[in-house]
Amino acid sequence: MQIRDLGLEGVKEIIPKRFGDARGFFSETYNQKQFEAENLPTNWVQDNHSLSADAYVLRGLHFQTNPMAQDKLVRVISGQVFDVAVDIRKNSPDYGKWVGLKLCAEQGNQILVPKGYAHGFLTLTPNAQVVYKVTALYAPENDRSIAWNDSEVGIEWPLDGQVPQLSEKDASAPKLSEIDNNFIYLKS
Ligand SMILES: Cc1cn([C@H]2C[C@H](O)[C@@H](COP(=O)(O)OP(=O)(O)O[C@H]3O[C@@H](C)C(=O)[C@@H](O)[C@H]3O)O2)c(=O)[nH]c1=O
Repeated sequence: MQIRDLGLEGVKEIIPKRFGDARGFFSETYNQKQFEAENLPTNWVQDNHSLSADAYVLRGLHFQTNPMAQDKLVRVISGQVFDVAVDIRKNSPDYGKWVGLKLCAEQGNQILVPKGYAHGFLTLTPNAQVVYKVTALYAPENDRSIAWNDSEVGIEWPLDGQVPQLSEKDASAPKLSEIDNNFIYLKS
């Protein structure tokens, strides 16, 4: 697998090797030993799968507070998304900075979004299926959203003038500066 730093601490693109042949391809999408060797998380406890029917569905920005903060290992198995991680660790020099990466089924590339980051994605095609592993179980009482269009974060979503389709929760999410950040995972 190839690993590439994306410019914010701990946020990485991971590109698993694909073995192509006349039938198609084979790929290990996660290998515990290789992750250990690269000091990447291995304590995955839940796998998630979402389907977004339309292009320009926007899910996020989401995170869980301590002690249920999650690392996320995200990939796309159908279609394409623009995936974003925002550093929300208030003791980080990069607090409020974001990084975006296109994930697509054709390539099978993944993004590792560590604890202390908010995560979201915009679908770029219909029928975008996203699968991801997380290192803490879903805990609704720890689940938080930050507004996708918070001007202080300033994410440049590739919306091409479209209005994104949001959940009710995400449509009414507060700005990053309005979040009670007492329970947000901090930079060590
Ligand atoms: C996230 C999650 C949701 N659910 C339930 C709660 C709710 O009824 C339904 C839909 O939840 P949501 O609207 O939060 O789903 P969604 O907007 O897809 O939330 C996801 O967004 C991306 C960007 C992430 O980073 C994920 O961690 C997760 O927060 O699924 C679970 O049962 N387990 C889970 O782990």
